[in-house]
Amino acid sequence: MPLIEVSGLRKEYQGRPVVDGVSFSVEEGEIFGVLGPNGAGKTTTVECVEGLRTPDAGWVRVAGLDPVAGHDDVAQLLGAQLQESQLQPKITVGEALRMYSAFYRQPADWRSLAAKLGLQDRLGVRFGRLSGGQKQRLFIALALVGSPRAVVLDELTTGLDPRARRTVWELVEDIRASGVTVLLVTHLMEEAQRLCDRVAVIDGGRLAALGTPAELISQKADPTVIAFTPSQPLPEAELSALPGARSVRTQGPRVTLHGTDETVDALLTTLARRRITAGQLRVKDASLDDAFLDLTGNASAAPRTAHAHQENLT
Ligand SMILES: Nc1ncnc2c1ncn2[C@@H]1O[C@H](COP(=O)(O)OP(=O)(O)OP(=O)(O)O)[C@@H](O)[C@H]1O
Repeated sequence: MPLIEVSGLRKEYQGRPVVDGVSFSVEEGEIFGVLGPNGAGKTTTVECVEGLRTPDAGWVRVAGLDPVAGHDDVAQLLGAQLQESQLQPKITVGEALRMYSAFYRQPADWRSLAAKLGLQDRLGVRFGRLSGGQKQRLFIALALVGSPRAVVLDELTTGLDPRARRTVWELVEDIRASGVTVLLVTHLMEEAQRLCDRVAVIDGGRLAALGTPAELISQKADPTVIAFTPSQPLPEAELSALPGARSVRTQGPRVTLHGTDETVDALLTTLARRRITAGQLRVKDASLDDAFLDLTGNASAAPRTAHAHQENLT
């Protein structure tokens, strides 16, 4: 049985549906990503999972429990990341961990949790004096202090510098390795591609895609983009006929070819046979970013296409 199930979820604000028929399930031990543009309905969805909001239609189960009716039991097995405003600036790291551990039936040892998260020498420091990365590590510790089976982490690394972000990513991987299921809300595609086993993409309140990052990339984006400047002109028809080639575009002397690994191999063979050199050859694998841009934007204010995004290769 999945640990978290969301079925036909609908939530309206002032009669306007902001989540509309969203369904997915999260298996025990996964890192499951909820992705989508700003205002897509991600936070509303996970707040329904946490029992903080009541669905207008559809249902949610966490370990078989209704998060609204069974709020106290669900709170014991689902750790949630606090928002910054929920902690007093004057509370120390140690006080916060001790206080929150008292809410749970089977709390973790908060001192060793603090050590695992690199906060052991911050225990006496006030929350308001922590760096952004330290605050996020404290929020992770507070989400884990009740020894939950699953944690909800909502835009955990927004605003962190690249090094702090990587540290937090490693901590999220450690959480999964310890057997805790992670429901991760993010709009950072690099984060989702690195961490998530599966993702749900929400756009305009509806489910736009569900699958592993690799599945979404292969379904939605051209897997490989090849750009080069040939030393002599090449007939477009010959390039279009290369195995796996999906499209060819020539802009002045520059050629951009969308295809697969097979296309790259065949292109190199063709170029060698014709004794043509490929100037400024660039080969890029499609990323979840490309798939995301292809999948979303129908409902958002600023649509962009995967091809428009890939043009920066040329
Ligand atoms: N309490 C509320 N009352 C009215 N509208 C709300 C409320 N909370 C959220 N909304 C609206 O619902 C929509 C979805 O919001 P939500 O926070 O779930 O999106 P999100 O995908 O998490 O966005 P972001 O990435 O910007 O955080 C938005 O248009 C938002 O303005």
